[in-house]
Amino acid sequence: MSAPIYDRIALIGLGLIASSMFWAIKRAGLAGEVTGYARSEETRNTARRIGLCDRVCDSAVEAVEGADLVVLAVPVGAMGTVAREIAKALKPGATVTDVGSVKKHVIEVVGPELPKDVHFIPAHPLAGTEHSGPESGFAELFDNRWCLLVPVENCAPEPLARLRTLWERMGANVDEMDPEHHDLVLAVTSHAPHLIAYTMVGVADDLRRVTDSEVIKYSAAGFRDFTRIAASDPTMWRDVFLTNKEATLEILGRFTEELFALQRAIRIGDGQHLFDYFTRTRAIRRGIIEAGQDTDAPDFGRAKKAGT
Ligand SMILES: NC(=O)C1=CN([C@@H]2O[C@H](COP(=O)(O)OP(=O)(O)OC[C@H]3O[C@@H](n4cnc5c(N)ncnc54)[C@H](O)[C@@H]3O)[C@@H](O)[C@H]2O)C=CC1
Ligand SMILES: O=C(O)C(=O)Cc1ccc(O)cc1
Repeated sequence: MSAPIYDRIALIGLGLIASSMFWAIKRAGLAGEVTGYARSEETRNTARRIGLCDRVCDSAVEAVEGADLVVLAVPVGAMGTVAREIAKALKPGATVTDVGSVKKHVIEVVGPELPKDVHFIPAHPLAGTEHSGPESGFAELFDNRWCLLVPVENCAPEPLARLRTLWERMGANVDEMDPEHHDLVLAVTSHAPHLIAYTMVGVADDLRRVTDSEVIKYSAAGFRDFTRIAASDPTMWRDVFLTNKEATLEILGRFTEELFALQRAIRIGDGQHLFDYFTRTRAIRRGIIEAGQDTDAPDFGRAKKAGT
């Protein structure tokens, strides 16, 4: 147990990320009290039943009153509305952060809603699962994962350092990034891959009507990974694509060009093109493992111990 970092933390939206934050905060004793609010009464009742939050409130305003840190953990498309709802109840000097998967849009819609005497520090934990809701969280979600802090202009150093410490004590490695770069990097590493998985599973579903249950029965590992990703929350991902439009379209444009080139190589029998392409991509995977960046890989421990 370490000393609390904030006296009171308010979690707005009680889904996968907020519930994981709550359990991680409790694991390390990082707050005096954690209050919580979710829009749906059913979610609030579930939270009360499972002991998620020290106090579950029936309004966002009640949850944020007296809070030193307010975490917006709702779908990206709801961030602006929630910020407007809580703005007048925020304690002067409090920090407001979010965990949204897109940063430029959140900064544009949340920033203007907040009073000048609170510190707004956007953040994004690069950790999640395909599950959602108050019962899906667990304390270890952020262990050894990255959390990106995206400080806005003139961000005060003390609140920034305090938020960094919170994420570190919840188990994450912390880095800072500017919003534009964040949205492009995430379009490559997360948003476009999710769209591709959604598409692939959709294609297989169309095919299933022809081949009956063979697609499910003979699913190999690659396709199973796609189905896991494509089971992610529809509201959350709809909002990600609508709010990170520019970067996602840029990456999908490049993806389509490369896909066409590979399609052509297959049609004309250009094995060299395919072989060279797959050799290049294999090297990228090996680079990730050697850098000790893939905590899920079976050889992750080995790569870390070797200090590579
Ligand atoms: N699921 C994931 O793997 C990751 C999600 N994120 C981001 O974290 C945020 C939360 O995502 P999850 O926890 O996965 O979502 P979730 O779907 O598990 O939970 C969202 C919660 O927000 C509540 N909510 C929705 N609209 C609301 C409103 N207007 N006012 C109050 N509460 C409202 C819902 O009732 C629900 O309790 C999103 O912005 C998402 O982009 C970030 C990293 C990973
Ligand atoms: O479950 C997965 O594979 C993920 O990619 C989790 C994830 C989803 C959204 C984010 O903004 C960050 C991480």
